[in-house]
Amino acid sequence: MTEKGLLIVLSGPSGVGKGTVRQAIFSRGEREFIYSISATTRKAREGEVDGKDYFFKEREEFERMIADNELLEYTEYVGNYYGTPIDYVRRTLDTGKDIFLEIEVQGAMQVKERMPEGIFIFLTPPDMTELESRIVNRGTDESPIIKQRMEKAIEELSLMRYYDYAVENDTVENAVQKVLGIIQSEHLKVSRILDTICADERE
Ligand SMILES: Nc1nc2c(ncn2[C@@H]2O[C@H](COP(=O)(O)OP(=O)(O)O)[C@@H](O)[C@H]2O)c(=O)[nH]1
Ligand SMILES: Nc1ncnc2c1ncn2[C@@H]1O[C@H](COP(=O)(O)OP(=O)(O)O)[C@@H](O)[C@H]1O
Repeated sequence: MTEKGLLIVLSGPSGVGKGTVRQAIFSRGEREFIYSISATTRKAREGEVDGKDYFFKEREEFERMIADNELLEYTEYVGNYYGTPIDYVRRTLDTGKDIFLEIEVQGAMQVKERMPEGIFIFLTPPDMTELESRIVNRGTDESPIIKQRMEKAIEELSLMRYYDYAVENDTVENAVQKVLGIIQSEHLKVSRILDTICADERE
């Protein structure tokens, strides 16, 4: 029996380091992961590439995708739509590869409803002062947006209990090791279950 890929959801407040940790995991090359590229109506930041970081959409186009059921989940976050194209997720899982979704909590809860077999990981900051300084130092957001993102962070942290795992991003290396450890042990669980099913079928 071929093992289906794992759906891995990584959430956490803006600026906690999701992108940084994910990129470090991908470049480690220990497993092959596929990144689920989201659609968004947010404007591209300097250096972001359409079709690589996000699919950048106008609002009308995004609303058409919602109407046509093209999204596994979507949400409005600080004034913009964000959503996960469903087709790519399904096709990746069918090929046996793991897919990585880096999404906020409301969307993650929708995924949990539809795909409860997913692995839900929440990345936490060491503290709120460190979180704010990471957003400020990143230098991509104006101060009213930073304030909104910090308010949103408090709301998001209160939903952490719905996740399977919480991982502190104190250093990138520690966070990468912990996330890879979780994925490794989830794969072992699936393999053991498949072994039991195969043994039952042989009897
Ligand atoms: N629900 C949902 N959230 C998303 C999606 N793509 C990105 N996000 C989240 O939307 C939030 C804002 O993303 P972004 O504007 O890129 O800011 P950043 O994560 O702070 O760099 C972050 O929490 C992302 O993880 C998606 O497809 N669905
Ligand atoms: N463990 C860490 N220690 C210190 N700075 C970090 C750490 N992880 C990420 N950062 C920095 O914090 C900022 C926000 O990280 P980013 O990956 O963009 O966060 P997110 O994707 O969660 O919004 C970036 O400038 C990044 O270099």
